[in-house]
Order: sequence, then structure tokens, then C-alpha cells
Amino acid sequence: MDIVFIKQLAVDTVIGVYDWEKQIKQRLLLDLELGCDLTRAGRSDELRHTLDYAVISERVIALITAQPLELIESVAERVAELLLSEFATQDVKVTVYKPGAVPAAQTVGVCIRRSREALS
Ligand SMILES: Nc1nc2c(c(=O)[nH]1)N=C([C@H](O)[C@@H](O)CO)CN2
Repeated sequence: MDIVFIKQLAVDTVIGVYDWEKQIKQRLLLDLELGCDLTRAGRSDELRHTLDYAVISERVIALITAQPLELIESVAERVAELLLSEFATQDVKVTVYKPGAVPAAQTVGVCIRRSREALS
């Protein structure tokens, strides 16, 4: 399976369980992997034959900033659902980092894999 990926997509949004977190924006970083077949795009050299990482990035940022959430798990699940429903990908891997959440750690986060197969 080929992959279109986006690494360390920065999104400033309201995210967190605690009251003080609901008053501020915090930065999340996302790694996205979308499984697909890139043979046609590689041969044709046409953008319409692949997944446009610029469009995907804009959609993901718009989704995450549209509503406050508590858990980064919820962010990951919503992003996976969006990617599978709006883009021609077979499966996705979504990693959400919340740097700074645990001062003693470089970063913390969650990683999920979801496939179109599992939806049907
Ligand atoms: N597995 C998770 N653990 C925690 C989360 C989370 O989203 N997923 N969130 C918090 C708080 O919001 C924390 O980031 C505040 O520093 C705690 N644990």
C-alpha cells in the first residue's frame, strides 16, 4: 500500500479535560498517513489522480478548530472518520501529540488506525 502523509500538522485549538484548559488554545501536532494506490498519479503526473495533502490539511484544521473537545482520543477518531468519508483512502493512521501536557515528557499522544473495510 502506498501512502500520502502529513507530518507534524500544527493545530491551535481548545482541547482538554480541565476547566482551565477550556479557556485557552493549546497546540496539537498531528501525523497523518492515508493508504492509497499512487501508481496512476506517478505515471500521469496529475494532481487529480492523487490525494491532495494541502486540501487534506485544510479540512483537518477546520474540523478540529470547529468545536472544543476534551480528549485527544476524540480528535483522532473524528479526524479518521473525516479522512475515510471524504477522501479516497483505504485506511488511515492518525497520531495526535499534545506537547507540553506532561512537563516531564517530551510529548504525549495517541495513535489510531482505522480502515474503510471496518466501516462497512
Ligand atoms: N489518554 C489521555 N489522557 C489524558 C488526556 C487525554 O486527552 N487523553 N487529557 C488530559 C488533560 O486534558 C491534560 O492534557 C491536561 O494537562 C489528561 N490525560
